[in-house]
Amino acid sequence: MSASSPVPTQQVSATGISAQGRRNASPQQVLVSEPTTPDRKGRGDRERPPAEAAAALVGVDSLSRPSWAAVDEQVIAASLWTTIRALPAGLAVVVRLVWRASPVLTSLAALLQLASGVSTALGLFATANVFVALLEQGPTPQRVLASLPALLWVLICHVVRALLESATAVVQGVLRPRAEHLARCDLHETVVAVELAAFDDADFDELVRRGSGQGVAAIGRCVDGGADLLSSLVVLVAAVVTAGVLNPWLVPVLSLAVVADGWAALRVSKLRYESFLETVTRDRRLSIVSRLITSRSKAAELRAVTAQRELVDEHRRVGRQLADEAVRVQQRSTRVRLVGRAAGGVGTGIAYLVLGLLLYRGGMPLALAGAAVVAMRTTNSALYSTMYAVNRLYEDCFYLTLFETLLDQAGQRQRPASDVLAPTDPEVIELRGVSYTYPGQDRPALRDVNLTIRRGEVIALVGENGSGKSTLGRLITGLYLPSEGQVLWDGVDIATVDQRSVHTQIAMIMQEPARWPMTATNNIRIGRLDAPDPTGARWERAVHASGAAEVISQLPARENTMLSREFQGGHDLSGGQWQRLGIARGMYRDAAVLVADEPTAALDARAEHAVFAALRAASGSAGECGPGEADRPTRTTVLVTHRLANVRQATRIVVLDRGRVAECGTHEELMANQGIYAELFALQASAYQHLGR
Ligand SMILES: Nc1ncnc2c1ncn2[C@@H]1O[C@H](COP(=O)(O)OP(=O)(O)OP(=O)(O)O)[C@@H](O)[C@H]1O
Repeated sequence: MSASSPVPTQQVSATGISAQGRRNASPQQVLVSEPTTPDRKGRGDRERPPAEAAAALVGVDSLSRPSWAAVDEQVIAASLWTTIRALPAGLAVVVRLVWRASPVLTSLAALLQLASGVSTALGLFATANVFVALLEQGPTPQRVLASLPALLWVLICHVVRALLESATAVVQGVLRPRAEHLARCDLHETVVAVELAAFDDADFDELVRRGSGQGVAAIGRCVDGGADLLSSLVVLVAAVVTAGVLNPWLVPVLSLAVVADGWAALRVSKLRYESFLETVTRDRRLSIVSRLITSRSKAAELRAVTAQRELVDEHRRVGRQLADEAVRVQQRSTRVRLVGRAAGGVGTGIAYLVLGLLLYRGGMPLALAGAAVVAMRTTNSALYSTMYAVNRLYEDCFYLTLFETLLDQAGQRQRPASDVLAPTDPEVIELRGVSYTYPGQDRPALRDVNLTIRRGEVIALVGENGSGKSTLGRLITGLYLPSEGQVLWDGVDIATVDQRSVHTQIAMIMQEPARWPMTATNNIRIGRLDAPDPTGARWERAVHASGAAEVISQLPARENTMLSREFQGGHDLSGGQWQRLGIARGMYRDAAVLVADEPTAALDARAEHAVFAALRAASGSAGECGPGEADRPTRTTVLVTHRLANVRQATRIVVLDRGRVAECGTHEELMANQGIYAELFALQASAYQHLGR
């Protein structure tokens, strides 16, 4: 449908299609853009109104907030005081990190901050003494001379403070990156151990992105914020003590000036975080759309489907909504700050009024007035710095919760550790009543599957698209755990054993193999980094059996060619060439259980034939990629494929239909059965017969 297709107006609300409309709309209606005249020459972009009335092209407009945001909403809903009380807990996370980074430097940083605060306090006392000496009765030269010792102290305190602050900056400069680095390491350690199924959950996926981005960044800021808070608190205590010694009334009055401004600052932080939660899903859509527009992998198809304009409009539309939201938050923040400033100004005025009254009524000698003003100003600025530090920490602690939530959720999504190891080279793999439902889905992708596979067998999984073949392959190899039922290796439920002991024994050849940004040789060796191949014999066998040798021989630097355009001088491969490397990787892994998921979908006929022959041979007898090294079969092979000509020689063929095992048997048995397999086989065979005529 073109961008100018009419939109059923009753179904389109100001922000897109209404919920009712969306339910009733056909896919074409949902995908339609705003009714504008297409500009084939690419002119007039600026004249086109932003596509505000368009429905979502990428994602949907009514994306619900991620589940982890619910926790943050509770934090937002908590009172200001409750949240401030929670600050120490947030700070504790950061203190633990910096302590782990270096206990010595952490202690040193704390000592330096304290010393710097103390030197400021001493400087303040000395300044007060200078004023006392200057405002005493007596001849001016005498007063000036009397003030010199205090003045010298002021100077010394300033110099010491400057030195201490520089030293603190150096120590903090070391601690901050180390703490961030540790946080990232913790995060990677935890996330890498997460169950594969967790990545099928979009909420978790987003949490990983936010936690590792904004969450980790907040840690660095909290290190600085915590240090600032400590030093400003020391100065504040000193200033308050000085002011309190001069006259106890000055302290509560001074607080008036700052409390209002502090409240405003904290309120603004809350507003900003509320807005972050409000826009989190739209922000995600915006970055996805931006990636689609700018990514290399989509560049060709984007141009071929001529959807550039629609995507740019989509970006403009969502971006505009986010910009509007940012303006709204900014305006509200400005109002709140204005109220805070005004109230703060009134508070400061009252403080000076009280000072005036004290002097007027003789509650304080005039000689102390100068010292009182200095103490008041210092208290004031210390209170502001403390408030500012608390405010920064307050806001950063919100983002810190993203990091903590991620660690927490990632921890929960790991398989419980087990001391039991999976049987080595399983003789029999048995699936008993296995069902599997993907996270967030209502309907199971697989239902009540019962299947027994013996070592040495080549089992072919066939069936229509979406019938559950790949899912079954991942269950057999323990990459997914069944929602119901059991997968047993030699009678041991693999859900109960150490998952690494299962995974080390499996190899997956994927339909779309990973394109590792590595050299060609490492693209294959990553298949088994933990088993040395000193002579390179395993590597040689794998590349020849898979047809990767031919690909490598054509590369500019052969096996040392960098296969990623992200690196300078990097090289890219065709889909089929990448697939050959993926097959080589699976063969190089030399595992007891091999699942090949559409391994030859992108291969030419000759390569396909060779690969299937190699896979069958590798399964039939011992040896890494070829027959003849021993008599006992070493491998169980599961082959997912739509090319039925290649499954004729499989030991057994399992036909899946909408998540259930519909048929199971040899080629001859299934042909005689005249069921789904026979129908599919006849269809494919007839296509070739017609061509042959
Ligand atoms: N990550 C996922 N999240 C939710 N549902 C999924 C996911 N992956 C697959 N499915 C659904 O599970 C069902 C089985 O998918 P599966 O990939 O196993 O099918 P398949 O038989 O391998 O398909 P094909 O032949 O197209 O590769 C399908 O209905 C699919 O939509």
